[in-house]
Amino acid sequence: MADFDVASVRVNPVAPPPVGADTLAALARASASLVVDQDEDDCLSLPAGLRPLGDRPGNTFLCAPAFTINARPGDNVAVRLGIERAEPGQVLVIAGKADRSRGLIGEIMARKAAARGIAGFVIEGVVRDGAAIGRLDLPVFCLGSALKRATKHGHGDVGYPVAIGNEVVYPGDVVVADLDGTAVVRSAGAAAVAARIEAALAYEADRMRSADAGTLDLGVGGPARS
Ligand SMILES: O=C([O-])CC(=O)C(=O)O
Ligand SMILES: [Mg+2]
Repeated sequence: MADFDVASVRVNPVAPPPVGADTLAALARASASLVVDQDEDDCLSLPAGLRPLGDRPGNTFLCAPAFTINARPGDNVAVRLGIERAEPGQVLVIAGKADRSRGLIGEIMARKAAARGIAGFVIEGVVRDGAAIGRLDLPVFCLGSALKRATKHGHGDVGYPVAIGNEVVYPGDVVVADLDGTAVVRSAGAAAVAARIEAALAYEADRMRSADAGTLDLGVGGPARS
């Protein structure tokens, strides 16, 4: 790290609010779309286009608390610092202004993160070595791949709220990402959302049994159902 101007990166010394293991386990049973159904204030949807690398089943779903990084677009000094500072089990959520010119992580950085027990990445930007990263045991949701490596000029923020598209992700918010998209649950509302998820899963299972049985119940004259 000595070669990089890490002093140019602002690091938040305050740890994010914790989210209980039971809450995380309940959210991990939901799909991203079921999560955003639950609450408009506490559950948000990140912009479309964040896709998992590779098709290993374990890499196409991610549920973990966010460790946020605001990267200077196309530069990965803040990302490198974030990989060192994040706690095992957190997902690195990187705001990169949707820059697609340079990969913010590559296979080596991804391997370092996996070795540290990082749960995965959500990158509003691109990677390099994307095919190799997709073969690791590490979910990485991003906008695609580029050939050029990131610059190492520095600047950026680690552990502060980040803006991705029109949304803001706070440290400790819970990410639920799958093939449909990336949802984020506010940490303060996560337990209540998790309780609603339990009920929603039971309701959906009932609706699916009914759908599989061919029941025609379009809700005409009754409550709207899907
Ligand atoms: O060096 C970089 O910036 C990214 C890279 O290719 C790697 O981590 O393998
Ligand atoms: Mg590389």
